[in-house]
Amino acid sequence: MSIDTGRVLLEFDNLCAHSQRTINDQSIKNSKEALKKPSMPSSIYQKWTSNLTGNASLDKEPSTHDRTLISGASGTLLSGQVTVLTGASGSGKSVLLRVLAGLLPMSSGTVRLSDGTSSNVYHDIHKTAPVLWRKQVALLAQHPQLLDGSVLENLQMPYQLHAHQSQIFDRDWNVAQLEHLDRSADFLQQDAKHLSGGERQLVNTLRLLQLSPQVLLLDEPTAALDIDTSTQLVNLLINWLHADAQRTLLWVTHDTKDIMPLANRHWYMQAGVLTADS
Ligand SMILES: Nc1ncnc2c1ncn2[C@@H]1O[C@H](COP(=O)(O)OP(=O)(O)OP(=O)(O)O)[C@@H](O)[C@H]1O
Repeated sequence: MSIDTGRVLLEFDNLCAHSQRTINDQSIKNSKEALKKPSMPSSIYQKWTSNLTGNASLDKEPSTHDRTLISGASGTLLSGQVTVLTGASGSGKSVLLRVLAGLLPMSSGTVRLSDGTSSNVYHDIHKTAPVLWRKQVALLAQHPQLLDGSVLENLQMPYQLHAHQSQIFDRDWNVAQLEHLDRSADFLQQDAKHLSGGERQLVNTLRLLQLSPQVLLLDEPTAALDIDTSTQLVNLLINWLHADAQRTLLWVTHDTKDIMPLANRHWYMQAGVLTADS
């Protein structure tokens, strides 16, 4: 791995995330408060109590949080760098990406994003409109959702959103990327609902890359791909990274053989605790 030389594009500190309080937790709490009311007739009180308690103890105050998903994670993502994040299934890798993307609330901690200039101005996730945050911190999800229509229509779709109205769809750029993936321009006319899982992932990837976010969070981007296409996509993503100095990749994967030789840093997640290789 090479030495860190990049600028900090995104930093997070002491970040914690918990599973959300469930309806049952809240209803038990409400019920407990209701049970305190002295006007409750005793027979109804007892019947209601036995129905409510079941396995849940009313003596115990339900916690506002079920379970710790991320515990005190801190890190920085540097320009021009690939940070690979590995860890066992269920250890919290996707949760971390979703919190950084502003798609899942954190229970404490901070996340800050560079304003994209060389000045040291950073925007706090809590003080930034979600649509503006997600424009710069984009998540490539594990299971892409495509719209009905052609590949071309799917690629054009983001430009109809308010956040990207000032950007212009570049068909030639997309055709050039498809060539790197061994696909001709005809691919643009294919019906999205007939695409394979791997092809859906390719379309989803191009749909995000063309919007040029500063921070790209990749959740197992090659999981649905054959070996050759996987290698092509890795190369395409690395070329995209290096095409602009103000970009960084955080790459979650179980299959490290393609990307690890190209990684600048390696993070590891275990039961919600994030550690970094020195
Ligand atoms: N919104 C949520 N609310 C409650 N629990 C959640 C939520 N999202 C994920 N979890 C739980 O958090 C834990 C970590 O999930 P996560 O998807 O981050 O795992 P992962 O490390 O990405 O696993 P994999 O490698 O299998 O994709 C899991 O136990 C999951 O059930």
